[in-house]
Amino acid sequence: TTTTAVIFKGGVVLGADTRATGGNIVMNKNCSKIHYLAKNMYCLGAGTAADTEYTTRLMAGKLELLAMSMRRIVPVKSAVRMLKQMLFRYQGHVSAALIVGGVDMLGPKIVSIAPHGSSDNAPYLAMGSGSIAAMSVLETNFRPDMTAEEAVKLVRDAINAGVTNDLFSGSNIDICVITIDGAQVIRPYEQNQPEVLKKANNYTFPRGTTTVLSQGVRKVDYHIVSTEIRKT
Ligand SMILES: C#CCCCC(=O)N[C@@H](Cc1ccccc1)C(=O)N[C@@H](CC(C)C)B(O)O
Repeated sequence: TTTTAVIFKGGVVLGADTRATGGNIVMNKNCSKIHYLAKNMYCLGAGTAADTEYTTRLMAGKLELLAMSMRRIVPVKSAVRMLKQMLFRYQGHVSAALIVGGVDMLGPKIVSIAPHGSSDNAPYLAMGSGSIAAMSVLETNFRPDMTAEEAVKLVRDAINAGVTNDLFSGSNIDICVITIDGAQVIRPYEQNQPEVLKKANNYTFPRGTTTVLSQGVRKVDYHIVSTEIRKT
């Protein structure tokens, strides 16, 4: 996996490839590694697919309850603290390497969280097996206060470096742009993997293809046991 995130003038841009592997086999050519956490917050996941999916979905539920009880937009740092404390508790056995990105009352923010629970704040981040290739692009080309377009191009180039050089990264590039006005997930942003045809052939057969030997209506009587509403 190659995942990257950058901060730009008005928000954050997240990016990921779409390859899932099992050994040397591509298990999924178009999986989604950008997970919803809240309206203002998304999370990139690398590592074990089951762990990143479960962890982010669990966190999204907790954040929704927190937002309701606080009647506030949940700050990115709250989600980061909850995630890292859970991962630390599991001592790295939950193999989720995450980058949380979003915009809150304190401004745009991206934080990487390693499976053991350590976290890093920075204006640009990369995680996953392709992160070395991606980071080479970020280190070379990152500038503070980029426009959204420039940030998207930089993230795209960084993910493309992983797709090109890391065999555990590949297929499409998905992008997510988050500003104070909201979040936009672009999937795919760049397609290297054609869509899988949903139905290769047409399986609707004309009426009469199968001979009808007999037909009838079977009467079933349901006994009404009790109509009283049980007092609990
Ligand atoms: C579909 C399917 C099965 C996915 C298996 C599965 O988690 N693959 C992992 C690699 C791995 C990890 C631990 C044990 C074995 C295989 C994988 O592809 N991780 C990518 C990210 C996830 C979210 C897709 B990336 O980090 O390379």
